[in-house]
Amino acid sequence: MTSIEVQALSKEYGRRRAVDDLTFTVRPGRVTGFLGPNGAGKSTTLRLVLGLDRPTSGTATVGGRAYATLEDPLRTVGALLDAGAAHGSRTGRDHLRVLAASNRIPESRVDEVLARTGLTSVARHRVRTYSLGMRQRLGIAAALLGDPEVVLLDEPSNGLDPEGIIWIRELLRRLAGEGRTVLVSSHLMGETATFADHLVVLGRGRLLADTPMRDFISARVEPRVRVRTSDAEALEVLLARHGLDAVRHEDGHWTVRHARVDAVGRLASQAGVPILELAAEEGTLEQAYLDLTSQATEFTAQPQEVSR
Ligand SMILES: Nc1ncnc2c1ncn2[C@@H]1O[C@H](COP(=O)(O)OP(=O)(O)OP(=O)(O)O)[C@@H](O)[C@H]1O
Repeated sequence: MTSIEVQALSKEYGRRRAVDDLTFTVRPGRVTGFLGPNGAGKSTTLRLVLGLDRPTSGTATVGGRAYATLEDPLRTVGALLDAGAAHGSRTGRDHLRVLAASNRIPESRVDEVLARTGLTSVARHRVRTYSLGMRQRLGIAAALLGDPEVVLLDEPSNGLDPEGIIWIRELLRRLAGEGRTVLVSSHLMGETATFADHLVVLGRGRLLADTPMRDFISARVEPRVRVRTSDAEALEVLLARHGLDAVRHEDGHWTVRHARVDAVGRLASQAGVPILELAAEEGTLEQAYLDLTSQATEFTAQPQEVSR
């Protein structure tokens, strides 16, 4: 199968270095989330992979070849960069038919991708009548037209309603399950956590992380336990006796920091402290991401950029 290889890649616009000596590989069979604050260099990297811009130095290749040298590029790489790219006066179906014809893709694929993206009922409507979510689906249909092994999507959840967001999540999982290489940029941490297996994180054009998502979170977010009891005093004494750092919340539950759920459960059981609720609090991708980006001081002035 086909990987994306980025090797010592840099891109300067005048004196601004948008991408700075990046090296990473995006592998098949998993969804790689591509994260970073606004201006971190994600779109520039995607454009360099797609041959839409020239690197200042370094290389970006797909299956070992520069995009421009691929014989049937749409059959190798499908991309959604800008959902506004379709011509408004064409119908969705015609937009895809033109793309198919100019890329030697059989016309039968058009109806297949319309069905796969839930657009069959509006396929004969003009694109200018489409909602943002429908345009987004049309962009994804175009990306899938050539049945590519590599799929690059820039903010695919943008404009989708809750049903559409679940749909894109399942689609991404399925594409990876089919063995494709799937790279998805997003600012939505909660969303990315639902579909990504692996993360590549950029900051100011540099690589900040290239790691499995689970490891990314567990390396940065402390394990915590949520516990509720009918005997707060006994629990407090017990936790303090074992040197456990616990905070009581207004609704009566406690958070025990740096602790594992089985250890807290065992202590409570041995001490006969009645437990009403006991659960491990999983660290979230958002917490881990904020932790990483707040360490890099240059991001602290831009907190709004992570929750867009
Ligand atoms: N064509 C261009 N000319 C000049 N500067 C550019 C150009 N394209 C990007 N830049 C600059 O390069 C930097 C990286 O931008 P890029 O769009 O790649 O970031 P991004 O991570 O995709 O951000 P966002 O999350 O906002 O989409 C920014 O400072 C941007 O202003």
